Amino acid sequence: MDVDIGNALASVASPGVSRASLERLDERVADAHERIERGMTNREHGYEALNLPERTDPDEIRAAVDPVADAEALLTVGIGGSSLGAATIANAFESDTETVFLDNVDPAWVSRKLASLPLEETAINVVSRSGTTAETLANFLVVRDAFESAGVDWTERTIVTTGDSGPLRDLADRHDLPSLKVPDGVPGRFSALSAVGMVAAAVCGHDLEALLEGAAAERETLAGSLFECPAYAYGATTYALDGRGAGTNAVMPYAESLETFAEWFAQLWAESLGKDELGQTPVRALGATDQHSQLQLYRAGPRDKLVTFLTVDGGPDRSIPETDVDDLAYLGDSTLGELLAAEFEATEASLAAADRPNVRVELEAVDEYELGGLLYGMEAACVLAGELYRVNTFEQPAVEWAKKATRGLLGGGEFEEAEAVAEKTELRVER
Ligand SMILES: O=P(O)(O)OC[C@H]1O[C@](O)(CO)[C@@H](O)[C@@H]1O
Repeated sequence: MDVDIGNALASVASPGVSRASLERLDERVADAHERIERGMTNREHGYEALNLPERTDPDEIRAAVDPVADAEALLTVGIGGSSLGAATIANAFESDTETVFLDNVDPAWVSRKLASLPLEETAINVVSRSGTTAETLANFLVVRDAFESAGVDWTERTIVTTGDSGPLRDLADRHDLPSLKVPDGVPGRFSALSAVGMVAAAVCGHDLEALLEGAAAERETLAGSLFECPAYAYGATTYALDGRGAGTNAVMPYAESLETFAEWFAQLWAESLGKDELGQTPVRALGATDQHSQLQLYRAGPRDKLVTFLTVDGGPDRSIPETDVDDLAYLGDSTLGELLAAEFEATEASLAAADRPNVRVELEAVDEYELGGLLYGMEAACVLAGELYRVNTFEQPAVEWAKKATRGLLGGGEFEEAEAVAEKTELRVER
């Protein structure tokens, strides 16, 4: 990925960061890079994620999915990093295989999704590092029951991706299911470039080697200066802007195929950096759609946000037919791709004209190589930002309270968190 931070400079944006400030910050980036390199060398928890281009084995993934390689559909049962990476990759590319990501427990939605699938031609990939995540286990039990009710042997169509131990590992062992291991030292939100994120790509026939080659190439750009490394330029700039008031980061890809990437980025950024009352709030946006939804706020609302544009240079195009409607005749001379590109440039310029900070992340195309580089680059940017914030980038203790409360509410044990639920302060206004 290439990054252009020009529209975030203090000379054109408020809040903005001056070139001199970036040069001072670059001294901390150099120290952070040394820490990151050391963490990678020693395969430390979290930093190990940045070794995945060399650690992930595409042949192992393809071997595990071989029994269901001809599936018409793949149902991935997981949540958070155990679903979003795989969904980002699968949703970026066309495939003859239908992919469904069951990452919520909304009963109407789950039932609708299951009813839409040809279960006898559907493979299941149940994914959970811990093997104990309530949503994933509940959905798997529902899916398994649906297969059994349809007379389909789920054990012939299920791949398990999990840790070394836990209920899912036991299930795989008990039924001799093909299984893949969630790599040690890699938090879920950093696992897209491992078996966690690549089973769906393998079943869909996407180029796993190209994903990893793009990631490996991005790995080679990591350097001791933000002015030499796109990932660090992005991580340092977002950190500096947050410190100057841009507490929100709206990620706005100008490509429908990267809409899920914005969801993946949201977990990566929020769960890694949202600690010790620090962190920047990610907002999912989409170009050109959100020009007609959120742009008003970005351009004329509080000076509390950065917009991260993602642009794609190449790709298929489609002509806009001629029209005799005078006001629209200009459209008939162009293509949808030209319109999308013009809308991006116009929106980027409209924010700059209102001195609102924005950054451009550029991809040459939406292909496996470029997406691998983007995923790796944003992971590295996040790790750098975590070093600059001085937070524990790779843990997420704040999510445990609600898990305990949920378990207590369902009779899964005695948890004081569940008791707190009953103590809610109410001020009801009823229809
Ligand atoms: O892979 P698991 O253990 O099911 O966890 C799923 C997700 O839940 C979290 O642990 C947060 O609860 C995320 O960090 C993770 O990606």
